Amino acid sequence: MTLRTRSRLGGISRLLAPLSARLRKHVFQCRFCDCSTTMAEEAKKLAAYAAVNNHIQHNHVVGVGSGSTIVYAVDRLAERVRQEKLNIVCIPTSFQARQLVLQNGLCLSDLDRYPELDVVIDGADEVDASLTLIKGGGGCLTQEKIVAGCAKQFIVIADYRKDSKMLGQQWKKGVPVEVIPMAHVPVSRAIVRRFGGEVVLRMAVSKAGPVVTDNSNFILDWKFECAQNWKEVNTAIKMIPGVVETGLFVDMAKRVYFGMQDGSVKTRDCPIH
Ligand SMILES: O=C(CO)[C@H](O)[C@H](O)COP(=O)(O)O
Repeated sequence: MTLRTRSRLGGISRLLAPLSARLRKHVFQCRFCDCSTTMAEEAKKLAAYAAVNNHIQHNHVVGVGSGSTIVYAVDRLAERVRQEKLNIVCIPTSFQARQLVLQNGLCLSDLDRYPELDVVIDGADEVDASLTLIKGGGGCLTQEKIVAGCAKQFIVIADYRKDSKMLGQQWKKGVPVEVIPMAHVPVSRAIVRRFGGEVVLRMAVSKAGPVVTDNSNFILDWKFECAQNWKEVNTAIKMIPGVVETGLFVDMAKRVYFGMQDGSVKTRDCPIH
């Protein structure tokens, strides 16, 4: 770092001194380094902590979602269980969630023993104005939807980048659709014929060939062209032979917590729950 840069940084640090530590960290990092990741991580944590603080109680059966945001929720859940001696049973939505529950020393169970959950907390790839979600960026949509469907309350946690008026504004990778492997070509063709857009088979990153889900299926990503009636689209895609589940979660979420860039948490409630 040159002397000139050092003195510029010093001047800016003094200017930022009255700001809160968190905001100062953001502004500082935003200006001088690739901090968007740090901000998003902080936002995920804010949303996750708020949801666990507000929705988890003693004796709850809790569904544990999948993805990177849920990691913060499980951290906070484990902390509360230790500090408040809460009796909590966790139902995972994926292999990853199962590992998280075990690694954090939480009580692991399943839908056979607990088919009715008090609350499910999970992330999302995009949330629109009426709390319709796109999920499945991590490929866990089927178990996530099953577990969410068994819950009295389905609570979503996300950072500010997932907040959208209409699906497709923020999330550009399309709607994930889990399919039986032998059906991936006919299902892709049927979706494009009926709804337009483009369907791609999701490929693995450090393995040759496609992503294989926890249920041994494939994932299609449907890049849709325009806004749709998502309830109808979800039902229609589910009716195509070979489709296991879609990543459209319609009328399921009760509340979403968005961690925001300024360190606040914004909530949005579903009008019908
Ligand atoms: O649906 C999911 C996995 O299938 C995740 O909940 C969703 O992709 C959000 O993930 P992240 O918290 O990493 O942004």
